[in-house]
Amino acid sequence: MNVLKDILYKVSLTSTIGDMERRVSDIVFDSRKVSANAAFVAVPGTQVDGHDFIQTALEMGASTVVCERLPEQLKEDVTYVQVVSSAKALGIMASNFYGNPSDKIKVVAVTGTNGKTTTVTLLHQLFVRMGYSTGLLSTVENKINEEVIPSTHTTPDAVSVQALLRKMVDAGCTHCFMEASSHAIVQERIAGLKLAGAVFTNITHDHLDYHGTFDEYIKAKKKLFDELPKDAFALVNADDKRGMVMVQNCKGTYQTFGLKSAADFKAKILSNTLEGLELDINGKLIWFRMIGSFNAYNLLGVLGVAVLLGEDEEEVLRQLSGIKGAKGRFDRISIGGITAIVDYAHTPDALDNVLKTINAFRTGNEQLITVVGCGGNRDKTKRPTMAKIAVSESTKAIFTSDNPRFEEPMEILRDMQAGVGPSEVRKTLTIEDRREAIKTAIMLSQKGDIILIAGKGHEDYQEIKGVKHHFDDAEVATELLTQLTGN
Ligand SMILES: CC(=O)N[C@H]1[C@@H](OP(=O)(O)OP(=O)(O)OC[C@H]2O[C@@H](n3ccc(=O)[nH]c3=O)[C@H](O)[C@@H]2O)O[C@H](CO)[C@@H](O)[C@@H]1O[C@H](C)C(=O)N[C@@H](C)C(=O)N[C@H](CCC(=O)O)C(=O)O
Ligand SMILES: Nc1ncnc2c1ncn2[C@@H]1O[C@H](COP(=O)(O)OP(=O)(O)OP(=O)(O)O)[C@@H](O)[C@H]1O
Ligand SMILES: N[C@H](CCC[C@H](N)C(=O)O)C(=O)O
Ligand SMILES: [Mg+2]
Repeated sequence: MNVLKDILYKVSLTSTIGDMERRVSDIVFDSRKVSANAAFVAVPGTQVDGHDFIQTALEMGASTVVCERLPEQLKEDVTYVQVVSSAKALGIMASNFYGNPSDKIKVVAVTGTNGKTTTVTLLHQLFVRMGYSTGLLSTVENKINEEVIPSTHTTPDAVSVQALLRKMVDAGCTHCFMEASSHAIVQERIAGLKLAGAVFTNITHDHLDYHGTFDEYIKAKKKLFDELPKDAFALVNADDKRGMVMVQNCKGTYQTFGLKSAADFKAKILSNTLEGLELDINGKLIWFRMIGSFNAYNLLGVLGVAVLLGEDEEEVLRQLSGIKGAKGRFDRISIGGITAIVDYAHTPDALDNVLKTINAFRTGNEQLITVVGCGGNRDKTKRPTMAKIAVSESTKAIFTSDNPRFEEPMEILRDMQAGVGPSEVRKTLTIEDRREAIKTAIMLSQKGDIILIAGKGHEDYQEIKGVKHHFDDAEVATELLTQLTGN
């Protein structure tokens, strides 16, 4: 139980009605989850407006309502708190409710279109190896040291962020590495969070369905850096043309990383093979188990964060050298002479990077067959671009379903097909069923060939009309490769 007026510390209030000394049992933004004496925070959403559920929340036992617009009829035994932004209030209230855990742990947030999960996963593994009790909030999983807490979002909702940080502090964690998605930044899921630092990996085409325009998408990411406190650091990719845009209004100090431009953390790629990367960092030659030049950026981001957090550069490089990336990122399965690569590339830039990386390793006439789909109820404009990239960088492309969600799979596939020019259509097949698509890719392959299965990476489900069916690209590829190659 917490006193309401304390929970509202630092929230921008418009007006209050009723008892501010009231004890609050929980902070809830979903009327369906309200329990007795909870504070219900009404947040306007993309589907519905939380203000329409105030009555339901009261019937479920809420004794405090936090909202931007007061209801017409007020109940006597309820406290009403009118705020400027409910979403922002929710984050600040949750932080106060959980005892402001981010004051007691160094939290570093990573944003960017691609590379967030890879960067935070490497950082988490690195800091655990270096002896720190460390937390992780990521697309793949949330973690307190090695304890896994399943993840539902790239960045959890505002209340879960604070509750998870509280658990981390209670478990003795000194650091937490987290992803900050553009959705989360706009929706204020990290309001109330005190950051020790923030990282910008890159920005390319994605999420235009949500942000509307690329400029708005850039603004969403920049907001993370605009709101950094003075004593925090920003670390940005100097080779991305929006890197410096991110820190234009940053109150904290900033540093850069890159392979091409002048940067504080700079590397040169000496070798780039299917076994890993050899980098020259300040004259030191270091080998890493990560594949593809895009991972050199992720490694530099990780190095920069560790050094900015006060770690010794040589020790960091020594430890980092032995670390593997996140699940579902360039996972290789070689059976019967055929190699399948499962990768989470679900944006045009990621797909282009991963295909170019594989192509650079091709030595002879081996085929590269790409199995790829695009998610439903997500940015439609990336579909033809992803299809075009898949076709131009592969011997053959098989278009299939990703997570169709509430869309018709064949309509998504038609959007993809529209990106393929008449001369390249013969290089494509469209097979709606993902398992059949993977099977066909294997049947079309011979020894030495490579199959890229893109888009779902670590996901162990396929979401169709609101139901998540078990589906794991690596599992299916292993099973079918074994069966079809007789190994
Ligand atoms: C588009 C989007 O981001 N939606 C997120 C948002 O929900 P919303 O604004 O649509 O909510 P809504 O359904 O309109 O409801 C508005 C409010 O009314 C409340 N409500 C609703 C119904 C009811 O009966 N009672 C009630 O009180 C809701 O709890 C909510 O507070 O806020 C919710 C709570 O935090 C999120 O769960 C939800 O994520 C949805 C499920 C989602 O799929 N989000 C994806 C796109 C997402 O967030 N992805 C990013 C990663 C993207 C990337 O970088 O690749 C992520 O961070 O995971
Ligand atoms: N620095 C990078 N630049 C470009 N592409 C990258 C980079 N790092 C990884 N990728 C590609 O993007 C895919 C997704 O990487 P990762 O999961 O690290 O990104 P993310 O930003 O966490 O994605 P999400 O927004 O879905 O959480 C990888 O599977 C790989 O193909
Ligand atoms: N965080 C991303 C994940 C996309 C993964 C891809 N498999 C898809 O379903 O589109 C999103 O929610 O847009
Ligand atoms: Mg991620």
